[in-house]
Amino acid sequence: MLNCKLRPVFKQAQVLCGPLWRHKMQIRGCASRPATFQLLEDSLVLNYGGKPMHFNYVWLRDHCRSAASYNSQTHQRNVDTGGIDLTIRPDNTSVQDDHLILTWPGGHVTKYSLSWLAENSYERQKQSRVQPRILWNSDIYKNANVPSAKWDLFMSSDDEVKKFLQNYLLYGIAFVDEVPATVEATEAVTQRVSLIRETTYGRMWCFTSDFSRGDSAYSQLALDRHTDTSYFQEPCGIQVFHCLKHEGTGGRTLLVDGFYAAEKVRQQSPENFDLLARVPIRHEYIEKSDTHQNHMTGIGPVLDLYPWNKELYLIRYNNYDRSVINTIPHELVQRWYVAHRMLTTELRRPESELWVKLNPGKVVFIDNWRVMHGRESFTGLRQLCGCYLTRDDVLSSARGFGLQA
Ligand SMILES: C[N+](C)(C)CCCC[C@H](N)C(=O)O
Ligand SMILES: O=C(O)CCC(=O)C(=O)O
Ligand SMILES: [Fe+2]
Repeated sequence: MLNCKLRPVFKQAQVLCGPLWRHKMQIRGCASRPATFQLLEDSLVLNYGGKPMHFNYVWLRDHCRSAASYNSQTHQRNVDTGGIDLTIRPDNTSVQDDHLILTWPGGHVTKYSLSWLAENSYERQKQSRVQPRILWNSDIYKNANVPSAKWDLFMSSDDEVKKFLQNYLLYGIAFVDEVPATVEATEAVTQRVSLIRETTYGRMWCFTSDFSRGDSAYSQLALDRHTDTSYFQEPCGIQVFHCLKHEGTGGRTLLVDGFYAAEKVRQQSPENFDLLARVPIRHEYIEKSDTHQNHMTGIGPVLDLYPWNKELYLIRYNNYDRSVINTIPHELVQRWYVAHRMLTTELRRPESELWVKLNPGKVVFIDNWRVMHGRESFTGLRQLCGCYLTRDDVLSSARGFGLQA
C-alpha cells in the first residue's frame, strides 16, 4: 500500500491551466494490474491498462457509492449534486487493493474499484458501442439463417423470448411463426416482450385498404421504404405486423436496414453523413376528417448519433411525411439534397431489399428506429393488424435477460 500526500496547492488561486503538479506512482501489492495516477487541476488521471482515463473531481464526489451518497437498494443517488463545491479536491488520494480511495475535505471517504472506474470512464465509453448490431443487406440476412420463434414455445419459454430478443437486437427484425391469425394472439405475442404504445391509430390496430384514415397506408398502393411516425417527437420504437388475411395478389413486405445504408454513406462521404446527422428537418401528419383531427410534427435530423462515439441510434426517413424544409440555410440546401440522395441510393440498391410475404401466422417485429418497411401494391382484401411498442420496455426486457441493449 502506498499513499501520496497532497501539497496544499489547491488552496491558492491558480491561473495556470496545465497540470499544477503531478504525482506518478506505481502501485504494487495485490493489484492484479499496475495502476498509476496523476492529480491535475480539475481531474485525476488514472493509468490502469489501456489509455489514461480522466476523472473530474466533482464527478468523483458525485459518483461516490458510499451508503451515505448512494442507495444501492434502489440504485439511486443520495448525494445532493447541487451541494458539491465545484472546486472540490480530495485531501488525500491513494490506491489500495485495486481500489482508489479519496478522502474529501470534511472527512468523507469515497472508495472506487479500479475496474468500476475503467468501465465507467468516458474513454471506455468512447470506444465501446451501446448496442452491438449486425448490419445487413438481403444476402447477409438470408445467409445468417436467423431462426424464427414458434408461437407455442415463445408463449411458454422465457429462454425462447431471450433468443428472440437477441436476434431482434442484432438485426432490428425478428419473426414469430405459427401465431393464430387473430388480433388477440398478436397482442399476446407482443406482451411477451413489451408494452403496447397507444397512438392515434389505436392500441392494437387492424386495417384494410378502406381509406378509413387520411393516410396512404390505408390504400392498395405500393409504399416505398420508410420509417413510421417520423412526425412524433419520439418516433415509435417498434412496429409489429401480422397479416390476418389476404385474398389477392402482391402485397409483399419490404424490409431495409437503414443503418447498413447509412454506414455506406459514412464510408463514402463523411461530410454527407455529417450533414444528415446535423441538419434538423420536420415531419408532419395532418388529418382532418369527421372522426379524426390530428396535426403532429416532429423535428430532428435524418440520422441521430450518440455524440461521444458517433454510433447511430435512430433514422428518420419517410419521404411521404417529410414536411416543408425551411430549417436549412440556403447555402446548405443543395448539399443536404445531395447527401439525402446518397442515402436514398444506398437504401434503394436491390441488394439492400429483403422481401417477405407476411402470411397469416407470421408476426414480424421491426425496429422502427433502424429498419425501414414498405410494401408492394396489392389487389383484393388484405387485412393487417399490429401495434407499436414502447422502445424502453423492449430494451428493458432485453437487459433483464442479461443482453446488451
Ligand atoms: C400502421 N398504421 C397503419 C397504423 C399506421 C400507419 C401510419 C402511416 C404514416 N404515414 C406513418 O408512416 O407514420
Ligand atoms: O401495408 C403494409 O404492409 C404496411 C403499410 C405501412 O407502411 C404501415 O402500416 O405502416
Ligand atoms: Fe409504415
